[in-house]
Amino acid sequence: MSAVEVAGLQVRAGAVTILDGATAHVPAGAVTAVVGPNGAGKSTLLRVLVGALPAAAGTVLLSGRDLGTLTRRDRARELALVEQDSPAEVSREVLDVVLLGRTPHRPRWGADSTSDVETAAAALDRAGATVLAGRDFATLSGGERQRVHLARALAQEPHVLLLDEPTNHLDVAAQLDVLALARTLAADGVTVVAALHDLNHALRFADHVIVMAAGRVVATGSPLEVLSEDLVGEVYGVRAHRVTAGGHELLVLDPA
Ligand SMILES: Nc1ncnc2c1ncn2[C@@H]1O[C@H](COP(=O)(O)OP(=O)(O)OP(=O)(O)O)[C@@H](O)[C@H]1O
Repeated sequence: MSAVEVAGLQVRAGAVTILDGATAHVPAGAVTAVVGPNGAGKSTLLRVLVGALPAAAGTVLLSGRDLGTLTRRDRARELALVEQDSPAEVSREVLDVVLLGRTPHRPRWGADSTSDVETAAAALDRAGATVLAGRDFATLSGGERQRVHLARALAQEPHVLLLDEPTNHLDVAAQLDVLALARTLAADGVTVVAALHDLNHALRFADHVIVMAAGRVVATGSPLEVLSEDLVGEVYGVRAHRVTAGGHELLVLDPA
């Protein structure tokens, strides 16, 4: 199981500071929710973790190893990212899109093995997308694409799975499926990190929460402790009320 330690991450784009010394602990084999207002730096943090974006300063340790010292291929065996609104592949069969997840595991110029195809099929099954296997990816709906991208990341068999708004485009039942899958993966030892806008999803499905605002981590801890009325009110500029319904602690929000 792989814990992630993020220390002092700085990301800049020209004169703009996007991450301003973000520091956080991500526990191994658990679901961590990254929450915070639009523009807080959630996606940027996930993109730095996966190596898609360079940091100007700071370190990311994966089970004590500096991620910056890993090759791209080794990093891809460790971490997979499902981006929000990933670009649509040009006309390509869904199974082939999922098989792209096997790239870091096969010889550089090798063809897909039977075991790669089996792993991809199992990933499609876990993502609830088996019926899409033979479809042209370009013809899928937003929610269907989201599931296929999740399947591709699962086929990568990462130790750390990063999900940027994984419930985006999904209907309410499909949202619960994906969040339940995150919990199952964590129970299997995968370290799951999900940027979430729905604080009630974070309350219900996360073991750990990282709250970001203006490029910094402003609070971390268990969802019930961290997502207090005061903190949510302050960070989002809303009036927050914690209530219990259906056996769950929930947040009801009003404009400030
Ligand atoms: N290349 C860039 N140039 C300038 N600003 C950028 C660049 N890339 C990102 N930003 C800014 O950095 C901030 C953080 O962006 P990021 O996408 O990480 O936020 P987020 O918390 O994921 O937001 P959202 O909830 O809206 O998805 C935003 O204000 C964004 O406009």
